[in-house]
Amino acid sequence: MAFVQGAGLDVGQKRSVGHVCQTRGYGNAGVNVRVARVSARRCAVVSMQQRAEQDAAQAKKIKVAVLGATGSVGQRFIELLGGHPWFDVVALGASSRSAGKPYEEACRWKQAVPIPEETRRVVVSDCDASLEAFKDVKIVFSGLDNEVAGDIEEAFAKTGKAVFSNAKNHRMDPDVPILIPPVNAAHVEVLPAQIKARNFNGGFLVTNANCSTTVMSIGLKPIMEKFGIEKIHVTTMQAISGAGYPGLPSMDIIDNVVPYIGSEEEKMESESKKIYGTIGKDGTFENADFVVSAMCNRVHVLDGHLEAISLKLKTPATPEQVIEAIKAYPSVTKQLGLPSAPEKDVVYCDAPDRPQTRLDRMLGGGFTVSVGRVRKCTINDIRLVCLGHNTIVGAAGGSIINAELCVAKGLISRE
Ligand SMILES: NC(=O)C1=CN([C@@H]2O[C@H](COP(=O)(O)OP(=O)(O)OC[C@H]3O[C@@H](n4cnc5c(N)ncnc54)[C@H](OP(=O)(O)O)[C@@H]3O)[C@@H](O)[C@H]2O)C=CC1
Ligand SMILES: N[C@@H](CC(=O)OP(=O)(O)O)C(=O)O
Repeated sequence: MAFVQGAGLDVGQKRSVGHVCQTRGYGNAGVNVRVARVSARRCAVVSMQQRAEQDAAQAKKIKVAVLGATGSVGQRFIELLGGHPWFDVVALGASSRSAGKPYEEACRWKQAVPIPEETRRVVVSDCDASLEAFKDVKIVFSGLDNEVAGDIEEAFAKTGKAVFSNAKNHRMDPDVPILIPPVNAAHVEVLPAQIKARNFNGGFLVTNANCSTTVMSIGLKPIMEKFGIEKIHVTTMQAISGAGYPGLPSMDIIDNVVPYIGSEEEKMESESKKIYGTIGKDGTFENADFVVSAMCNRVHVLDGHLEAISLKLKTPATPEQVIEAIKAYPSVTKQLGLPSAPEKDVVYCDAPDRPQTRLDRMLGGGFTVSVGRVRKCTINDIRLVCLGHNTIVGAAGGSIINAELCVAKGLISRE
């Protein structure tokens, strides 16, 4: 795999290597030449050693593939997996329009950082699980269009791969978790039964939630845990990137708000109950008992879903108690030791006009959900605002954290 300059070194190591490699330019010229030669030899030895160590570290990484790699979510996967400490992207899949081309030619890269060097020239394959390109891969991240995701993801799982999907197709399967580690990390426990029942050669399927549902579920978790929730009224203001690339025509979304996103309201209302549900005696999910009413809107921001929420609690609480519960909530992903974990999974913003989409969506690298404006509600008990990044915590980043959890729990071997 590609040699990445400086990778695997801490700051102190980089400094000492720099020091050894320096040729000194002052004083006696002859001495300087000898010092320079000795330094150059030491420098070469050190860099060979480094290179060997880096190659060994790279070889130990788990080989992964990204399907739908050219799309909005797929590009986020490629960005977030660049330099990942556990995972090495070795294969990419997309439609036949992209297959056969090097990644940099196949995709119209829209991220704010360059394509990771090691991925630029990887040739995109068709999403055919039997292809040689996918042979050594243990983990498959899918950002596939839901028109095709269902069958393709299942075909990859059948060849023994751990598949982490962003599509809606398998979310409501009774033995497939909608996994959000800050909310329901225990739901990985259904996987051994799924592996056995589906006879997938050790492979399995894990899904993400719909992105608006993820933001709401993480944002409300501290409140659900402490007081219980009976009713949720949620109104979303969702980013354009949620509709994929190229998304809505500019003439439809500039200077506009579109009060309709197909099936989004239904997904928020059903998926959240499974996410907060429990695993029953038969190993499948039992829904949580609250009700949700969702109203979903597309607004003209690029990334980030903002949600205005009103809640009826099971145990009455003041706004101050709710704020205290959010602030006290631990960072579950950090406690689990997952490499992509942010400092906090959910934070409370004290400023009266926060969170705001443009200012707060990248908190925790896009993995943190922000909550603010907790106050009394005149109809229910409490109202508040939640914000999260739809293609990071709500999609690609969420899948990567899910895969990290499965590795940490021993469901994917590192050998
Ligand atoms: N955007 C978001 O915020 C979120 C999206 N999701 C879900 O994630 C998935 C991806 O969404 P998004 O990235 O926005 O979508 P895009 O439309 O941007 O990307 C779709 C990807 O699927 C590939 N694809 C399309 N048709 C085929 C085919 N017949 N065979 C193989 N590959 C194909 C495309 O490849 P090619 O370029 O070659 O056409 C592209 O890589 C969807 O299921 C979506 O519902 C979930 C949560 C949030
Ligand atoms: N519908 C979401 C993104 C999405 O694709 O959701 P799902 O994966 O549930 O279809 C949005 O527009 O912001």
